[in-house]
Amino acid sequence: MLIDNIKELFLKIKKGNPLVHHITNNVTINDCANATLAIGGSPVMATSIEEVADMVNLANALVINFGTIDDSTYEAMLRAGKAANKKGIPVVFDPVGVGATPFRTERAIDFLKKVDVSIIRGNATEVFALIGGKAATRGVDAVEITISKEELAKKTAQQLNTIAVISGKHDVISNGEETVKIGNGDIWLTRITGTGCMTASLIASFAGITDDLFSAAIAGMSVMSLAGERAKNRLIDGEGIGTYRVKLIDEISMMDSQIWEEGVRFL
Ligand SMILES: Nc1ncnc2c1ncn2[C@@H]1O[C@H](COP(=O)(O)OP(=O)(O)OP(=O)(O)O)[C@@H](O)[C@H]1O
Ligand SMILES: Cc1ncsc1CCO
Ligand SMILES: [Mg+2]
Repeated sequence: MLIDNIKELFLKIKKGNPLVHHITNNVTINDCANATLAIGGSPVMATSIEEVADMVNLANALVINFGTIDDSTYEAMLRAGKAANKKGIPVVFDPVGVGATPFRTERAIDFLKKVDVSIIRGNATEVFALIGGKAATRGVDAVEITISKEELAKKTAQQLNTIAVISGKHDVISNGEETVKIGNGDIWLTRITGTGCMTASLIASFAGITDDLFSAAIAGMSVMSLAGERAKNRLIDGEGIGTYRVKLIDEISMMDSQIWEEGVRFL
């Protein structure tokens, strides 16, 4: 049932061409735009406080990414988030670097109080910090935490009334009742920047064309991990991470229900 629902999303997304508004970081913004296009969505990145609410009114989903947050961007995020809630479109939140500095952690907690977030997508360290955990993070990369990712995903979903997507060696997605684990992926996905950010874009693209947000979260997460594995297999001698980045976008753009069904590994 779940598999059939997700397979349908691949056709629906190409037809629906969801507009995905991003307020995101200035490191991976271009990768996020291309990942959105590759899966069949249309990206738009607008950050001015003056226009974000109007842009949300045109959009099918909103991505909020804390990667290079500052005070003015944060104000824009709050406005956009509230406009999205009012319109009833899904908000996907990527708490990049949360836990590393008090500024990020405080803003993230404030954001979650003021905006209904449909899906949270982060690495385990970031999500752990969101629910009050403490880990010795140095920045945007994941470090060891003290509870399992399955427990963390379920607890986050229940505590924050959301769908939690935690990426890593295995990816875990939970709506608080059901928890799904994905075994795809490749360590090369951590050797280029933005694969987590792009995952949030993929999830939001799927979330923009269905009410079944749990399936959308699983679809977006598994597409990134499977595309990452396939891109790695396509590298030839002498090709490194620059080529890998390009091949990753190729693989996302070629993903369809058949490739996905044959390649996805639920654990
Ligand atoms: N050790 C690993 N082995 C295989 N795949 C991995 C591993 N760690 C992460 N991945 C994959 O990398 C992708 C991005 O997840 P990751 O947890 O690195 O996100 P992130 O830390 O938010 O990344 P970024 O902040 O750079 O955007 C996912 O598809 C995930 O499955
Ligand atoms: C490296 C980096 N720093 C802030 S955002 C970002 C992109 C990946 O999270
Ligand atoms: Mg990240």
